[in-house]
Amino acid sequence: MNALAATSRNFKQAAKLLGLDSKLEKSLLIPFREIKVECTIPKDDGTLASYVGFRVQHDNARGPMKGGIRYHHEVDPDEVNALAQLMTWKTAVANIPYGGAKGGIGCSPGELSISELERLTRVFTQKIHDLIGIHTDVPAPDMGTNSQTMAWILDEYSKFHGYSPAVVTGKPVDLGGSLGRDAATGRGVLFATEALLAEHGKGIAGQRFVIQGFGNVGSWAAQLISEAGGKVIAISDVTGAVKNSNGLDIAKLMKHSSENRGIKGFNGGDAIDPRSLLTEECDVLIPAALGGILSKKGVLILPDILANSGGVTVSYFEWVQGFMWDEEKVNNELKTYMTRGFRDVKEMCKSHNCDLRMGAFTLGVNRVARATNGTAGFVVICG
Ligand SMILES: NC(=O)C1=CN([C@@H]2O[C@H](COP(=O)(O)OP(=O)(O)OC[C@H]3O[C@@H](n4cnc5c(N)ncnc54)[C@H](O)[C@@H]3O)[C@@H](O)[C@H]2O)C=CC1
Ligand SMILES: O=C(O)CCC(=O)C(=O)O
Repeated sequence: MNALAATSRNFKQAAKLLGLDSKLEKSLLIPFREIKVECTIPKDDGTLASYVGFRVQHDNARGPMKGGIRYHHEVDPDEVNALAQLMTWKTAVANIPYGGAKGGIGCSPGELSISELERLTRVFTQKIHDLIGIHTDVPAPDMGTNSQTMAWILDEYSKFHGYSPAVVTGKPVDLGGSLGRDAATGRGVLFATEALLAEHGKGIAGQRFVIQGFGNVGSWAAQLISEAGGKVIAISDVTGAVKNSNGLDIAKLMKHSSENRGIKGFNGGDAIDPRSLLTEECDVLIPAALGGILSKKGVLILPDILANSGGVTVSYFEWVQGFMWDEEKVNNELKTYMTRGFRDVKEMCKSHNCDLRMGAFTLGVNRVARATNGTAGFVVICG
């Protein structure tokens, strides 16, 4: 089942549990706007290269649409649609006043130079600048993009609309970004996992973790989990996978990975087949690369729209902090939001007699449905 079909199936199941009116259900499923643009840039060698960029704006009943921009060779309209819809439920689960959107460009960022990436990002921004904005749609980093990408979008957007730092989040701190945003998704994963383990009378310390992906989310999660006493026994990235049953030295692995553009060749453990990573015996498996891999029965799943909501939550803090919060305040507030999100999901599980994934979907869908009912007929929110 592709990502959009799987996401829509979860939505429909939640709508059924909530007893949503069928017309409302239909309107919540259909995206607000789908954008597809052609982006042609000169490569460094003077030849032209064309890429396809997408932005799907799913829903704005609870606030401006919000979500990352992904650079990956597998980006396609169905995937971006699914991810945009998930952002709508995710911001509602986190209870921050945003809707949902997602964007992406089908490209291999590792094969482009910095100046090619800059040109591609600027052309993409030129194509979508009149459809995003502080009150409509606020992009952020996702897989294959980072704070530098956001700085280019901000700069390009500002040429058309005047200086607009709030048009993106996940910016460099020097340009008004928030302390702690880089680590926020990984830190949110830690807080959500702590909340789940506490339900079972356990803590992070002593648990065995396996992590797929060692980029922004995976590397921060690994670092924070190992600081909290967890044992990270295996990690993979696009270059390979490594295992050490006594626990990997994450600081050394990070140094190796940044010097070698990947974890391949790390000598602090045994190289294993990346395909076997997902079946390594462990207490907690954290998929921090691509989506759509977990459906096995009998495994307790902390749903992504809760577990990885730390990034967008700190994006919201970035957006609203009038003067810069110190990192401790950011992290403390994040813990409050993540713990509250977990508690709210558990309440939905109890009242609807469902698992955590459906608890998160019913929570998110219910909040968006209430906001939609509250505005329908009175206010038209334009994008
Ligand atoms: N960055 C953020 O704030 C947020 C990210 N996410 C999600 O978390 C996931 C990871 O995002 P980032 O860490 O930001 O991306 P990233 O681009 O920083 O890192 C991605 C990592 O995944 C690895 N990878 C790619 N394909 C792989 C494969 N087939 N097998 C194993 N590893 C593979 C890459 O080598 C890299 O280590 C994505 O699904 C993203 O949508 C979700 C919420 C927020
Ligand atoms: O920080 C944000 O606005 C969104 C991050 C994102 O794309 C996500 O949570 O999946």
